[in-house]
Amino acid sequence: MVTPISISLKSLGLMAVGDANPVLGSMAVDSREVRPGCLFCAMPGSNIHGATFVKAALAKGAAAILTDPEGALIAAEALRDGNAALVVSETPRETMARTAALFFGAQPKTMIAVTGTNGKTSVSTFVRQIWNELDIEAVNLGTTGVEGSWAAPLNHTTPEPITLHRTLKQAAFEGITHAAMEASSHGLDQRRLDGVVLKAAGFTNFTQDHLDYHETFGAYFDAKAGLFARVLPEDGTAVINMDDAHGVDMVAIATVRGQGLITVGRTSADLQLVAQRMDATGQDLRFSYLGKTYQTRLNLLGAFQADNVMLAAALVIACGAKPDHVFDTLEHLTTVRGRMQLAATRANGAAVFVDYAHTPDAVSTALSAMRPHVMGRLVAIVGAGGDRDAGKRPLMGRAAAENSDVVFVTDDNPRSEDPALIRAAVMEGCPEATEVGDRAEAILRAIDTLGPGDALLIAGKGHESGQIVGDDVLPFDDAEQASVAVAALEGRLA
Ligand SMILES: CC(=O)N[C@H]1[C@@H](OP(=O)(O)OP(=O)(O)OC[C@H]2O[C@@H](n3ccc(=O)[nH]c3=O)[C@H](O)[C@@H]2O)O[C@H](CO)[C@@H](O)[C@@H]1O[C@H](C)C(=O)N[C@@H](C)C(=O)N[C@H](CCC(=O)O)C(=O)O
Ligand SMILES: Nc1ncnc2c1ncn2[C@@H]1O[C@H](COP(=O)(O)OP(=O)(O)OP(=O)(O)O)[C@@H](O)[C@H]1O
Ligand SMILES: N[C@H](CCC[C@H](N)C(=O)O)C(=O)O
Repeated sequence: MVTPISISLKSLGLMAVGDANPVLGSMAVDSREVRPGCLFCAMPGSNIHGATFVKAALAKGAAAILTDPEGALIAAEALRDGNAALVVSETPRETMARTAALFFGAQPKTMIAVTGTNGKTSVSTFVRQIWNELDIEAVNLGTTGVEGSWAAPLNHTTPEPITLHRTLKQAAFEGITHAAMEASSHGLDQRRLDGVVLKAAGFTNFTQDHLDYHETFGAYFDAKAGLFARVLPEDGTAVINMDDAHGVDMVAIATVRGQGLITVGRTSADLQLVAQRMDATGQDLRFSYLGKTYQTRLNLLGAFQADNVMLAAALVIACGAKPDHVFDTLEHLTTVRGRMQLAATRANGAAVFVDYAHTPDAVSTALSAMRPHVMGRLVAIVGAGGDRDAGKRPLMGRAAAENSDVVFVTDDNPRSEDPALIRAAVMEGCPEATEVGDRAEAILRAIDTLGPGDALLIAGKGHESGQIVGDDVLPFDDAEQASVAVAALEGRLA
């Protein structure tokens, strides 16, 4: 077991009002998790200020409060009555992140992070798989939890700093020397990564998502750019996909910061994908690295996965591995759970794929990756999440209509919203689609339409194991539902 922590406020570089210096044994950003001797981080929130909960935190034995000037005012009365230390920071989330890094005090010694609208999970998983192939104890951390040489669940793509550094410390304790993490735009905006020490950082692409949170494309881009502008140190290496129009902007930031740089892309890049030949079970690639040409076979479906693999290979090289050794591992990479995953096949040969496409660009990318392999009709199931960027809904419907022959619109995590209204917004982009609210029924009906040579893409939920309706998470797994539907239709179920 990791040894319990006991550290004074001043040893963490924090100065309290009145010079108090309590000894701390834990940190929490949620008052409900406070224990005696805890540093409660009372952060400004999108719904309410965390300082509202200082009284509750003190009742549970918080020894110190970290907040911003507004929080100090909100908590003034509660603090007057207690004897906890108060630390006030103008940049409370950054201070919390740096404090969490010092408090937990250990991370795998080699770490990379990946940002971009689509491909973060895929790239970080491939980085981890390459490291594992090189006999390195490694994990990837993100939307699918902690995976690899050690496993643990996570609730966020980029966890808040206390959970993040507790996890990194535990990983280091488990003997993990290398970690590849996802840097979500929320995570970057909320400074969740600010205490992490990175050797390299990667950029995949930039398209529409999360405008509910960031409001403008400019703010969304600035959040992502923060990985290079702020988190990656000067002696780190930026690994940039130049096929995306925003690649040049990331290169400009890396250049100003004096970071190392590896460019990746299909035209004129350090690591360049020169040729790609797809078939039913994978793809053959020819690529060059600094003038030398290589060839490999990927047992992965989806043309876009080659771009993700190139970025992953460059990230591993940026961390010091020999390029030839890295390229030798690529033929062993395996499908990332829920990303272009073959979930079921009908007796007539029609294939059913599950994919985590939940942005307009990802829906187009995933469907167009399938198109060359489909002799018959390409069928798509699409839906959009509730409490998420409403502007992307009709665009996702349109992307499905433009890149497939038949579209079913269904529910995907309605959360607090009315599912019928979400479906109506998606239908605006694909008015010819068939609307089936119940996702299991949509899957069954779509699979029922598949003839020989047809294929179905079930987009949106990928690896997810639940459908979020209101505050409930109902068990739901697209791949499992696809198998059940095929079995039912083929008469294999009673
Ligand atoms: C929109 C968003 O990112 N919100 C995050 C933010 O919470 P918030 O500002 O909304 O919090 P709030 O509800 O206003 O409460 C204010 C503060 O009071 C605290 N509190 C609240 C209640 C209580 O009883 N006691 C208490 O102390 C809360 O912990 C919070 O710190 O700060 C919290 C603590 O750090 C996060 O848990 C929370 O993530 C929420 C749960 C969330 O769903 N975030 C999603 C959108 C997210 O981050 N997604 C990205 C992935 C995106 C992608 O690429 O697809 C991710 O990295 O996972
Ligand atoms: N390089 C890429 N370019 C375009 N689309 C991609 C790319 N890589 C993956 N996608 C699409 O995006 C979907 C999600 O992929 P992945 O989970 O790797 O991205 P992500 O950025 O981690 O997403 P999130 O953080 O929201 O979980 C895939 O299922 C696929 O449809
Ligand atoms: N990390 C993404 C995942 C979305 C997946 C999709 N199934 C949805 O619920 O919209 C988000 O929270 O926006």
